Amino acid sequence: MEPVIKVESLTKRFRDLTAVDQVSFSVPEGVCFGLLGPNGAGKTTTIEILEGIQRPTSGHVLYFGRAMQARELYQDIGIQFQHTALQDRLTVRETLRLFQAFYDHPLPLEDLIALCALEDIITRDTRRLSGGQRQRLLLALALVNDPRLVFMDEPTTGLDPQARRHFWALVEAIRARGKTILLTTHYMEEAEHLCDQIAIMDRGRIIARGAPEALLREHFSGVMVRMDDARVPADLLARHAGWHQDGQLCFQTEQVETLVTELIAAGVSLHHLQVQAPNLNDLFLQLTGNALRA
Ligand SMILES: Nc1ncnc2c1ncn2[C@@H]1O[C@H](COP(=O)(O)OP(=O)(O)OP(=O)(O)O)[C@@H](O)[C@H]1O
Repeated sequence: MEPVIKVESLTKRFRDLTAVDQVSFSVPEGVCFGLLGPNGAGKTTTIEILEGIQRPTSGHVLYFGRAMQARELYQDIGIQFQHTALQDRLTVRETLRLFQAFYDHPLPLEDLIALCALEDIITRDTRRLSGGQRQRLLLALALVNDPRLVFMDEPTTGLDPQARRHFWALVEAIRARGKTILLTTHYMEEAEHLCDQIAIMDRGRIIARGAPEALLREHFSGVMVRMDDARVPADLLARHAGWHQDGQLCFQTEQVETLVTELIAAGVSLHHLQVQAPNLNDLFLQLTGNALRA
């Protein structure tokens, strides 16, 4: 089956800055695909080229197996922008109705309300929405034309953890309806939670691509052990390849029992010791030497 999006050697230059550098990937139907990376990595520029908002300096994008002009493309896609100016003095219901009027076959209002959990705020003036409520409305606007492909640019940036989790549940429900989703995020938890496949971007380039669990399996064995920075005998540190990072002592090991036994024998305090599975932040750190959130 043709991928929903196929991106080939996409490059975007702004004067002497290469914001997107030879980026290639494809997104199969029904998948939630994430572009993950720190601020300035090139995620927004990439997604805006795919949305037909920016033109690439070079490279190609195929949708459903063919090149498409913006007008034709907009029948099949929905976009949740990072920032959207809403018409003043309209309620949530009036705003949905306004957007419905742009399409020949919009989704029924009741479906949009149920899909995006808008029941409680349907009569509210859009200027009075909280951050999470506003994002739910923007998601509903992206779904008005019942698109096959939905773009979301950093949809949960600035939301509190509860609103973020609520939004994740809506995204999962939309994917369960067979939609293909392409989102950008700089939250590794979001990518791990929502995305079937990810491309990790840094400085305009894709530095890793695949299913989050598969990528982690490929790059790590064992677990991460972190503890308060402490004086550890040099031979123990070397034997277990430990390193100091952000005021902590870290190990990646398949022999956690041996490590802990040796630390205790060396009289090292195990205060705040944590044993965790490696995550995408660890992967980004390993690939670039920088933390994802830096
Ligand atoms: N219109 C523009 N003119 C000049 N430089 C730009 C323009 N748009 C983006 N850039 C630069 O391109 C690089 C990539 O920006 P982009 O917004 O795509 O990154 P991002 O990964 O989406 O970051 P963020 O999470 O902060 O939105 C940055 O260095 C940015 O300053």
